[in-house]
Amino acid sequence: MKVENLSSSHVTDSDKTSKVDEKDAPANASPKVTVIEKQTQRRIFKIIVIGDSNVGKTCLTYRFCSGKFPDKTEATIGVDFRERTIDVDNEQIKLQLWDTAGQERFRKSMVQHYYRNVHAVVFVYDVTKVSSFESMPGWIEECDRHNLNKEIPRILVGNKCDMSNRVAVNTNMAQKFADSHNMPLFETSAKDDEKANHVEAIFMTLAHKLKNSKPMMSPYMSTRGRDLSNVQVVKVGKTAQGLGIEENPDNKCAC
Ligand SMILES: Nc1nc2c(ncn2[C@@H]2O[C@H](COP(=O)(O)OP(=O)(O)OP(=O)(O)O)[C@@H](O)[C@H]2O)c(=O)[nH]1
Repeated sequence: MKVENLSSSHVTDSDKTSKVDEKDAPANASPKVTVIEKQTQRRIFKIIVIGDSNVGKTCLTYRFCSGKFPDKTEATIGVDFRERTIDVDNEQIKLQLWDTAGQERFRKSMVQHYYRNVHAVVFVYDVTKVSSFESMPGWIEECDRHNLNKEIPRILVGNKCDMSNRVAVNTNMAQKFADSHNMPLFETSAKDDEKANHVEAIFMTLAHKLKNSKPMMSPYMSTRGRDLSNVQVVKVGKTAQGLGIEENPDNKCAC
């Protein structure tokens, strides 16, 4: 397990302030110290990012959490977590992004965990690969099979727009699909530095929706009530070899 520090802060900040009450303190006695402990809690929202393998889920979440395109990615095994604390209308909220494996064989063991206590879903397809768009109904069905609350915010993201000469998924078609499932469509690129603000805006839009929504489960806790306040970024089983799973050379990333 590899731990990366991409997180900007912890969920619970504890500020201790010491105050000396001089009136009560005899001249030769040590001053009486009153400790005022102020606890502030931040809401944590769990967002799962799903879609076929190689559509750019890791790159999108990395772009949002670290502000850049990763130098190198590998197929996700199980799930990767990334977190970022943001300010939404003067409230600090933490978005916990669950970057899930697109490959079926790397999902099996973790799939139950993805769908527990989810606050929002990001569906990702690759605009240059029609099959990844055609898989979208299957991903929505998977959410339904795991009884995901239909009321939680969902967004559809077409990634890799920088490859403009290879776009194969028509925007109108994608928009119709998004409309029919009552979710907004964003077409973007995790890679294009000029689109960095756009990726930012996508997750900020989601954050606003979350802030104003009334989640079914406490956003102060996550996964089975475990307080994840101190979890930073944890990569679970990043390489196939580490898990004793045979790697598929065809699915190795090109970046
Ligand atoms: N041109 C371009 N390539 C991208 C973009 N986003 C990701 N890629 C590339 O697409 C490949 C797959 O990216 P990942 O982010 O690992 O894809 P993934 O969806 O997380 O894949 P799995 O972990 O297998 O589910 C890598 O080679 C990336 O460099 C993008 O916006 N534009």
